Amino acid sequence: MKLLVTGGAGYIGSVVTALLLRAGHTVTVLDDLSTGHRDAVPPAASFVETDVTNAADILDPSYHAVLHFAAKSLVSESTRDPGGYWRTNVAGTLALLEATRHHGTERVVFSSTAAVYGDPTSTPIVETDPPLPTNPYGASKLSVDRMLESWADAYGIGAVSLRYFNVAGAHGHLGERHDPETHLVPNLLRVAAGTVAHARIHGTDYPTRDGSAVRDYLHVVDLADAHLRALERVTPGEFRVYNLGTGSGYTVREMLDAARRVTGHPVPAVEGPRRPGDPAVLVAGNERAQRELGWRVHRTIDEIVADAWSFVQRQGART
Ligand SMILES: NC(=O)c1ccc[n+]([C@@H]2O[C@H](COP(=O)([O-])OP(=O)(O)OC[C@H]3O[C@@H](n4cnc5c(N)ncnc54)[C@H](O)[C@@H]3O)[C@@H](O)[C@H]2O)c1
Ligand SMILES: O=c1ccn([C@@H]2O[C@H](COP(=O)(O)OP(=O)(O)O[C@H]3O[C@H](CO)[C@@H](O)[C@H](O)[C@H]3O)[C@@H](O)[C@H]2O)c(=O)[nH]1
Repeated sequence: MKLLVTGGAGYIGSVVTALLLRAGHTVTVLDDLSTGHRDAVPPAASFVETDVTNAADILDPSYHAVLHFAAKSLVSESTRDPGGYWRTNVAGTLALLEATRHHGTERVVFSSTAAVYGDPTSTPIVETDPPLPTNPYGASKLSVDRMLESWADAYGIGAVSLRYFNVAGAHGHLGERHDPETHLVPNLLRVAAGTVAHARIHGTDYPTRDGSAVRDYLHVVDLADAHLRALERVTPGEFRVYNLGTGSGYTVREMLDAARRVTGHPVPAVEGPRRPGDPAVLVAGNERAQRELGWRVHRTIDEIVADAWSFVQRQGART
């Protein structure tokens, strides 16, 4: 297929682009490089540096599908400065969808998030649970789900919304390079690499087995595989939602142990207060993705941390 990948210079979009190319697809990456990196775009992909609102200038009727990763995605930033979230995530997606309609692109695969569910009332979270986002980031992503549903109903596009839980790990030289970095796994590995003195545990009084928050960590390559499957599954006129997570949760302290085990470094950590807006437990029910996409999780927590660690070491060797 001929594909447009928005946000393909970012962490997840670059890995998916690499796997799409390997599967024989033709890929154009659209990215404004606001948080992405030009050197993360695989050389076999075409690259256009522009804002997602300019997608109509890039798309043409020869494209079969769009994979839409471009977004702002930090929960705490979204509470402090929501404007950019509504602008990029909602107005940007609206412009993209208008471009797909104009050029007759029939298929869209969208990066959604567990943040649409807010504070879950039961665990694991399934797709039929009510989405009640508690921050502008989650609300903006839920708005896009609603937009896609109406586009499928009224204009006949096929759309799949993939609600990712916590994505981590790396694919060779493609990994997380955010600044600032807020995600747990890369922050733990910065300590192991000696860049930062100690890790921080945000909250030790959650109602969990050791008091720290539980998340469902998914290897970025397992996540990418779901995108290739979604691309095959997406059907014009239909909107489908899938949770993407492993179904197992790990506490922050358990992730610290994994980082120590994998790197052999003591990874000292200090305890601090909860990060505002963080739910206690987010774990995915993934049966729908297994059943309808034939998707399976293959990689363990230690493989996630080991691949992220190899990436950090490669980065260190480059500087
Ligand atoms: N990382 C996670 O754990 C996680 C979890 C749930 C959902 N997501 C979603 O997955 C997607 C990718 O996340 P990521 O972690 O790779 O983030 P990222 O910041 O590494 O990638 C986002 C990419 O989009 C580009 N971009 C941002 N605004 C743009 C705009 N206006 N026009 C064009 N390009 C723009 C950035 O330059 C960047 O390359 C996002 O939609 C995010 O909301 C990520
Ligand atoms: O240095 C750190 C960083 C994080 N945490 C904690 O570790 C957990 C995971 O945090 P982080 O890696 O920042 O991910 P989340 O805040 O859970 O958010 C990610 O996962 C969500 C889905 O679960 C997505 O919606 C978001 O886009 C994505 O950033 C949380 O309990 C944090 O409080 C720490 O204790 N110390």
